[in-house]
Amino acid sequence: MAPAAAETAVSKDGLSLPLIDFSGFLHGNEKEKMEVAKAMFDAFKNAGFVYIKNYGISSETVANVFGNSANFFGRPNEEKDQLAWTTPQANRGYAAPGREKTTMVEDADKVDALIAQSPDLKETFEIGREGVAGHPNQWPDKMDEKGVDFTNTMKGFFLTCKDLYINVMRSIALGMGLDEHYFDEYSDAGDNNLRLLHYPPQHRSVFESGKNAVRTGRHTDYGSITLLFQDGKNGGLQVRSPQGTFIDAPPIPGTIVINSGDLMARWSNETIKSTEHQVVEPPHSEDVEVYPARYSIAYFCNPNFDKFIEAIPGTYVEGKSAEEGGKKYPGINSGDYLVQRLAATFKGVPRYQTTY
Ligand SMILES: O=C(O)CCC(=O)C(=O)O
Ligand SMILES: [Fe+2]
Repeated sequence: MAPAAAETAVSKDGLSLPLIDFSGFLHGNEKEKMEVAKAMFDAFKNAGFVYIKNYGISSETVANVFGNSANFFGRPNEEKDQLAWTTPQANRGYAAPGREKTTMVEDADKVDALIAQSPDLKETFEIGREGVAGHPNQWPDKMDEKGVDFTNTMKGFFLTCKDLYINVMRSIALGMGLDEHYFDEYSDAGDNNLRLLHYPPQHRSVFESGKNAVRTGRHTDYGSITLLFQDGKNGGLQVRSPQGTFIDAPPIPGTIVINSGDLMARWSNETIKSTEHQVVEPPHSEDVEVYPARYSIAYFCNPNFDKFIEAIPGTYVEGKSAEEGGKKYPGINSGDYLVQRLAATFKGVPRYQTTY
Protein backbone atom coordinates (compact mmCIF):
# COMPACT_ATOMS: atom_id res chain seq x y z
CA MET A 1 0.00 0.00 0.00
CA ALA A 2 1.25 3.50 -0.82
CA PRO A 3 2.70 5.36 2.15
CA ALA A 4 0.97 8.50 3.41
CA ALA A 5 3.80 10.61 2.07
CA ALA A 6 3.58 9.31 -1.48
CA GLU A 7 3.56 12.82 -2.94
CA THR A 8 6.66 14.95 -3.22
CA ALA A 9 6.34 18.74 -3.12
CA VAL A 10 9.96 19.68 -3.79
CA SER A 11 12.88 17.56 -4.93
CA LYS A 12 16.23 18.96 -5.98
CA ASP A 13 19.93 18.73 -5.06
CA GLY A 14 19.25 16.08 -2.43
CA LEU A 15 16.50 18.11 -0.76
CA SER A 16 13.20 16.27 -0.77
CA LEU A 17 10.11 17.78 0.85
CA PRO A 18 7.14 15.45 1.00
CA LEU A 19 3.52 16.58 0.81
CA ILE A 20 1.62 14.73 3.52
CA ASP A 21 -2.16 14.41 3.86
CA PHE A 22 -2.55 15.26 7.57
CA SER A 23 -6.21 14.19 7.69
CA GLY A 24 -4.95 10.64 8.17
CA PHE A 25 -3.55 11.76 11.50
CA LEU A 26 -6.49 13.93 12.56
CA HIS A 27 -9.26 11.51 11.59
CA GLY A 28 -7.71 8.16 10.68
CA ASN A 29 -7.64 4.83 12.49
CA GLU A 30 -4.60 3.78 14.52
CA LYS A 31 -2.81 2.38 11.51
CA GLU A 32 -3.39 5.48 9.37
CA LYS A 33 -2.34 7.73 12.22
CA MET A 34 0.89 5.83 12.68
CA GLU A 35 1.64 5.95 8.98
CA VAL A 36 1.27 9.75 8.88
CA ALA A 37 3.23 10.10 12.13
CA LYS A 38 6.16 8.13 10.71
CA ALA A 39 6.10 10.18 7.51
CA MET A 40 6.07 13.45 9.50
CA PHE A 41 8.97 12.39 11.69
CA ASP A 42 10.94 11.20 8.65
CA ALA A 43 10.42 14.56 6.96
CA PHE A 44 11.69 16.50 9.98
CA LYS A 45 14.60 14.07 10.33
CA ASN A 46 15.63 14.13 6.69
CA ALA A 47 14.79 17.66 5.54
CA GLY A 48 13.50 19.69 8.50
CA PHE A 49 10.68 20.85 6.19
CA VAL A 50 7.39 19.32 5.08
CA TYR A 51 4.23 20.39 3.24
CA ILE A 52 0.89 19.22 4.63
CA LYS A 53 -2.66 19.38 3.26
CA ASN A 54 -6.07 18.70 4.87
CA TYR A 55 -4.73 20.03 8.14
CA GLY A 56 -8.10 21.02 9.60
CA ILE A 57 -8.13 24.80 8.99
CA SER A 58 -10.49 25.94 6.24
CA SER A 59 -9.28 27.92 3.25
CA GLU A 60 -11.88 30.59 4.15
CA THR A 61 -10.31 31.04 7.57
CA VAL A 62 -6.84 31.38 6.07
CA ALA A 63 -8.07 33.80 3.37
CA ASN A 64 -9.77 35.93 6.03
CA VAL A 65 -6.55 36.14 8.03
CA PHE A 66 -4.58 37.16 4.93
CA GLY A 67 -7.24 39.79 4.13
CA ASN A 68 -6.98 41.28 7.60
CA SER A 69 -3.21 41.20 7.40
CA ALA A 70 -3.17 43.12 4.10
CA ASN A 71 -5.61 45.65 5.56
CA PHE A 72 -3.42 46.18 8.56
CA PHE A 73 -0.22 46.72 6.56
CA GLY A 74 -2.15 49.15 4.35
CA ARG A 75 -2.66 51.50 7.31
CA PRO A 76 -0.66 54.74 7.45
CA ASN A 77 2.73 54.39 9.13
CA GLU A 78 1.66 56.71 12.00
CA GLU A 79 -1.04 54.23 12.95
CA LYS A 80 1.23 51.19 12.71
CA ASP A 81 3.95 52.96 14.69
CA GLN A 82 1.52 53.49 17.57
CA LEU A 83 1.62 49.71 17.99
CA ALA A 84 5.39 49.38 17.77
CA TRP A 85 7.30 46.25 18.80
CA THR A 86 9.20 47.05 21.99
CA THR A 87 11.30 44.28 23.52
CA PRO A 88 12.18 40.60 22.94
CA GLN A 89 10.49 39.81 26.25
CA ALA A 90 7.21 41.18 24.95
CA ASN A 91 7.79 40.27 21.28
CA ARG A 92 4.48 41.81 20.33
CA GLY A 93 3.50 44.59 17.96
CA TYR A 94 4.54 46.18 14.71
CA ALA A 95 8.13 45.90 13.46
CA ALA A 96 8.73 48.44 10.69
CA PRO A 97 11.06 47.75 7.75
CA GLY A 98 14.65 47.72 9.00
CA ARG A 99 13.77 46.60 12.50
CA GLU A 100 14.84 42.97 12.12
CA LYS A 101 17.45 41.12 10.14
CA THR A 102 17.32 37.36 10.35
CA THR A 103 20.77 35.94 9.95
CA MET A 104 23.09 33.14 10.98
CA VAL A 105 25.31 35.76 12.66
CA GLU A 106 24.72 35.82 16.42
CA ASP A 107 26.98 38.68 17.46
CA ALA A 108 24.66 41.63 18.16
CA ASP A 109 27.04 44.35 16.94
CA LYS A 110 27.66 42.52 13.67
CA VAL A 111 23.91 42.16 13.21
CA ASP A 112 23.47 45.92 13.70
CA ALA A 113 26.06 46.48 10.96
CA LEU A 114 24.24 44.04 8.68
CA ILE A 115 20.94 45.83 9.29
CA ALA A 116 22.56 49.11 8.35
CA GLN A 117 23.84 47.61 5.09
CA SER A 118 20.92 45.47 3.96
CA PRO A 119 17.88 45.31 6.23
CA ASP A 120 15.29 42.63 5.56
CA LEU A 121 12.83 44.05 3.04
CA LYS A 122 9.79 43.36 5.18
CA GLU A 123 7.45 44.65 7.85
CA THR A 124 5.87 42.35 10.43
CA PHE A 125 3.21 42.29 13.10
CA GLU A 126 3.84 40.01 16.07
CA ILE A 127 1.10 38.52 18.23
CA GLY A 128 1.65 36.54 21.40
CA ARG A 129 -0.48 34.57 23.79
CA GLU A 130 -3.26 36.62 25.37
CA GLY A 131 -3.31 37.15 29.11
CA VAL A 132 0.41 37.32 29.85
CA ALA A 133 0.93 39.81 32.69
CA GLY A 134 2.95 42.83 31.58
CA HIS A 135 2.93 41.85 27.91
CA PRO A 136 -0.40 42.79 26.32
CA ASN A 137 -0.82 42.36 22.59
CA GLN A 138 -0.70 45.61 20.64
CA TRP A 139 -4.17 45.40 19.15
CA PRO A 140 -5.55 48.05 16.79
CA ASP A 141 -9.04 47.53 18.25
CA LYS A 142 -9.33 51.11 19.53
CA MET A 143 -8.60 52.54 16.08
CA ASP A 144 -11.73 51.59 14.13
CA GLU A 145 -14.08 48.76 13.09
CA LYS A 146 -11.43 47.19 10.90
CA GLY A 147 -9.16 47.14 13.90
CA VAL A 148 -11.84 45.31 15.89
CA ASP A 149 -12.26 42.73 13.12
CA PHE A 150 -8.51 42.28 12.89
CA THR A 151 -8.23 41.74 16.64
CA ASN A 152 -11.02 39.15 16.79
CA THR A 153 -9.74 37.33 13.71
CA MET A 154 -6.18 37.10 15.01
CA LYS A 155 -7.23 36.05 18.52
CA GLY A 156 -9.21 33.19 17.00
CA PHE A 157 -6.51 32.21 14.54
CA PHE A 158 -3.87 32.12 17.26
CA LEU A 159 -5.86 29.45 19.09
CA THR A 160 -6.69 27.55 15.88
CA CYS A 161 -2.99 27.34 15.09
CA LYS A 162 -2.23 26.28 18.65
CA ASP A 163 -4.53 23.26 18.21
CA LEU A 164 -2.77 22.30 14.99
CA TYR A 165 0.60 22.73 16.70
CA ILE A 166 -0.39 20.30 19.45
CA ASN A 167 -1.51 17.77 16.84
CA VAL A 168 1.69 18.09 14.83
CA MET A 169 3.73 17.54 18.01
CA ARG A 170 1.61 14.46 18.71
CA SER A 171 2.45 13.15 15.26
CA ILE A 172 6.15 13.73 15.88
CA ALA A 173 5.93 11.97 19.25
CA LEU A 174 4.25 8.92 17.74
CA GLY A 175 6.65 8.91 14.79
CA MET A 176 9.62 8.97 17.19
CA GLY A 177 8.26 6.03 19.14
CA LEU A 178 7.22 8.13 22.16
CA ASP A 179 3.82 8.25 23.79
CA GLU A 180 1.52 10.30 21.56
CA HIS A 181 0.99 12.82 24.37
CA TYR A 182 4.65 13.15 25.34
CA PHE A 183 4.88 16.79 24.19
CA ASP A 184 1.45 17.90 25.46
CA GLU A 185 2.73 19.21 28.77
CA TYR A 186 5.39 21.19 26.86
CA SER A 187 2.93 22.69 24.38
CA ASP A 188 -0.24 23.42 26.32
CA ALA A 189 0.65 26.96 27.48
CA GLY A 190 0.69 28.22 23.90
CA ASP A 191 3.80 30.40 24.31
CA ASN A 192 3.78 30.83 20.56
CA ASN A 193 4.11 33.80 18.24
CA LEU A 194 1.84 34.59 15.32
CA ARG A 195 3.80 36.72 12.86
CA LEU A 196 2.13 38.46 9.94
CA LEU A 197 4.64 39.31 7.22
CA HIS A 198 4.43 41.79 4.38
CA TYR A 199 7.17 42.15 1.82
CA PRO A 200 6.35 45.34 -0.13
CA PRO A 201 6.79 45.48 -3.92
CA GLN A 202 10.43 46.15 -4.83
CA HIS A 203 12.07 47.46 -7.93
CA ARG A 204 14.50 44.90 -9.36
CA SER A 205 17.39 47.33 -8.86
CA VAL A 206 17.09 46.80 -5.10
CA PHE A 207 18.01 43.15 -5.49
CA GLU A 208 20.71 43.94 -8.01
CA SER A 209 22.48 46.42 -5.74
CA GLY A 210 25.11 43.83 -4.80
CA LYS A 211 24.44 44.31 -1.09
CA ASN A 212 22.83 40.93 -0.53
CA ALA A 213 19.38 42.48 -0.40
CA VAL A 214 16.83 39.82 0.47
CA ARG A 215 13.31 39.81 1.81
CA THR A 216 14.27 37.60 4.74
CA GLY A 217 17.94 36.81 5.32
CA ARG A 218 19.03 33.19 5.58
CA HIS A 219 18.36 31.80 9.01
CA THR A 220 17.04 28.90 11.01
CA ASP A 221 13.93 29.31 13.15
CA TYR A 222 14.39 29.35 16.90
CA GLY A 223 11.61 27.34 18.49
CA SER A 224 10.11 23.88 18.18
CA ILE A 225 8.26 24.10 14.88
CA THR A 226 6.86 26.81 12.58
CA LEU A 227 3.57 26.62 10.67
CA LEU A 228 4.05 28.72 7.54
CA PHE A 229 1.16 29.96 5.42
CA GLN A 230 2.18 31.39 2.03
CA ASP A 231 -0.18 33.71 0.20
CA GLY A 232 -0.56 31.41 -2.79
CA LYS A 233 0.53 34.00 -5.33
CA ASN A 234 4.11 35.00 -4.89
CA GLY A 235 6.87 32.60 -4.00
CA GLY A 236 10.36 33.43 -2.88
CA LEU A 237 10.81 31.03 0.03
CA GLN A 238 13.93 28.91 -0.44
CA VAL A 239 15.25 26.02 1.63
CA ARG A 240 18.91 25.01 1.85
CA SER A 241 19.72 21.65 0.29
CA PRO A 242 22.37 19.24 1.64
CA GLN A 243 24.57 20.53 -1.22
CA GLY A 244 24.33 24.08 0.10
CA THR A 245 22.12 25.41 -2.70
CA PHE A 246 18.88 27.26 -1.95
CA ILE A 247 15.87 25.52 -3.50
CA ASP A 248 12.49 27.15 -4.21
CA ALA A 249 9.70 25.98 -1.92
CA PRO A 250 6.76 27.53 -3.77
CA PRO A 251 3.27 28.12 -2.42
CA ILE A 252 1.06 25.11 -3.21
CA PRO A 253 -2.67 25.86 -2.91
CA GLY A 254 -4.33 24.09 0.01
CA THR A 255 -1.06 23.37 1.79
CA ILE A 256 1.08 24.85 4.51
CA VAL A 257 4.78 24.36 5.11
CA ILE A 258 6.01 23.21 8.51
CA ASN A 259 9.64 23.41 9.51
CA SER A 260 11.45 22.36 12.65
CA GLY A 261 13.49 24.94 14.56
CA ASP A 262 16.67 25.06 16.62
CA LEU A 263 15.06 24.14 19.93
CA MET A 264 13.51 21.06 18.30
CA ALA A 265 16.93 20.07 16.97
CA ARG A 266 18.47 20.53 20.44
CA TRP A 267 15.58 18.75 22.12
CA SER A 268 15.85 15.75 19.79
CA ASN A 269 19.65 15.71 20.14
CA GLU A 270 19.81 16.55 16.43
CA THR A 271 17.70 13.60 15.36
CA ILE A 272 15.48 16.32 13.85
CA LYS A 273 17.01 19.00 11.63
CA SER A 274 16.65 22.77 11.78
CA THR A 275 17.23 23.77 8.18
CA GLU A 276 18.31 27.15 6.86
CA HIS A 277 15.90 29.07 4.69
CA GLN A 278 15.44 32.56 3.24
CA VAL A 279 13.00 34.64 1.24
CA VAL A 280 14.20 36.21 -2.00
CA GLU A 281 12.37 37.86 -4.88
CA PRO A 282 9.77 35.56 -6.45
CA PRO A 283 10.70 33.55 -9.52
CA HIS A 284 10.24 35.98 -12.44
CA SER A 285 10.85 36.48 -16.11
CA GLU A 286 13.72 38.70 -17.31
CA ASP A 287 11.58 41.72 -18.15
CA VAL A 288 9.90 42.23 -14.76
CA GLU A 289 10.80 45.65 -13.37
CA VAL A 290 8.94 45.56 -10.06
CA TYR A 291 8.57 42.40 -8.04
CA PRO A 292 5.11 42.13 -6.51
CA ALA A 293 4.38 42.15 -2.80
CA ARG A 294 4.41 38.93 -0.84
CA TYR A 295 2.34 38.18 2.25
CA SER A 296 3.00 35.24 4.50
CA ILE A 297 2.05 34.17 8.01
CA ALA A 298 4.37 32.30 10.32
CA TYR A 299 3.10 30.72 13.52
CA PHE A 300 6.26 30.14 15.54
CA CYS A 301 5.74 27.48 18.17
CA ASN A 302 7.81 27.19 21.32
CA PRO A 303 7.91 24.80 24.21
CA ASN A 304 6.17 26.40 27.23
CA PHE A 305 8.50 29.20 28.33
CA ASP A 306 8.88 27.76 31.83
CA LYS A 307 10.07 24.37 30.57
CA PHE A 308 13.62 23.10 30.72
CA ILE A 309 14.56 21.59 27.37
CA GLU A 310 17.07 18.76 27.32
CA ALA A 311 17.58 15.74 25.11
CA ILE A 312 14.46 13.58 24.84
CA PRO A 313 14.87 10.05 26.28
CA GLY A 314 15.80 7.66 23.51
CA THR A 315 17.75 10.25 21.50
CA TYR A 316 21.06 9.82 23.38
CA VAL A 317 23.16 7.26 25.17
CA GLU A 318 23.57 7.89 28.91
CA GLY A 319 27.11 8.51 30.08
CA LYS A 320 28.60 8.87 26.57
CA SER A 321 30.23 11.87 24.96
CA ALA A 322 28.43 13.75 22.18
CA GLU A 323 30.62 12.02 19.58
CA GLU A 324 29.70 8.60 20.98
CA GLY A 325 25.96 9.25 20.88
CA GLY A 326 25.58 11.14 24.17
CA LYS A 327 23.87 14.50 24.70
CA LYS A 328 25.09 17.15 22.26
CA TYR A 329 23.80 20.18 24.22
CA PRO A 330 23.32 21.24 27.80
CA GLY A 331 19.70 21.76 28.83
CA ILE A 332 18.22 25.24 28.54
CA ASN A 333 15.09 27.08 29.62
CA SER A 334 12.77 27.59 26.63
CA GLY A 335 11.83 31.22 27.38
CA ASP A 336 15.44 32.28 28.02
CA TYR A 337 16.56 30.71 24.81
CA LEU A 338 13.96 32.51 22.70
CA VAL A 339 14.63 35.92 24.21
CA GLN A 340 18.37 35.51 23.62
CA ARG A 341 17.78 34.72 19.97
CA LEU A 342 15.32 37.57 19.40
CA ALA A 343 17.62 40.03 21.14
CA ALA A 344 20.33 39.21 18.61
CA THR A 345 18.31 40.01 15.47
CA PHE A 346 16.19 43.04 16.34
CA LYS A 347 17.61 46.51 16.09
CA GLY A 348 17.54 48.83 19.05
CA VAL A 349 17.34 46.17 21.74
CA PRO A 350 19.41 47.16 24.77
CA ARG A 351 21.84 44.31 25.26
CA TYR A 352 21.26 44.13 29.00
CA GLN A 353 17.73 42.96 28.36
CA THR A 354 18.70 39.44 27.44
CA THR A 355 17.36 37.63 30.47
CA TYR A 356 13.79 36.48 30.41
O1 LIG B 1 7.90 34.72 4.66
C1 LIG B 1 8.19 33.54 4.65
O2 LIG B 1 7.71 32.77 3.86
C2 LIG B 1 9.18 32.96 5.65
C3 LIG B 1 9.54 33.87 6.77
C4 LIG B 1 10.48 33.22 7.73
O3 LIG B 1 11.15 32.28 7.44
C5 LIG B 1 10.56 33.74 9.11
O4 LIG B 1 10.01 34.83 9.39
O5 LIG B 1 11.18 33.06 9.95
FE1 LIG C 1 11.97 31.31 9.18
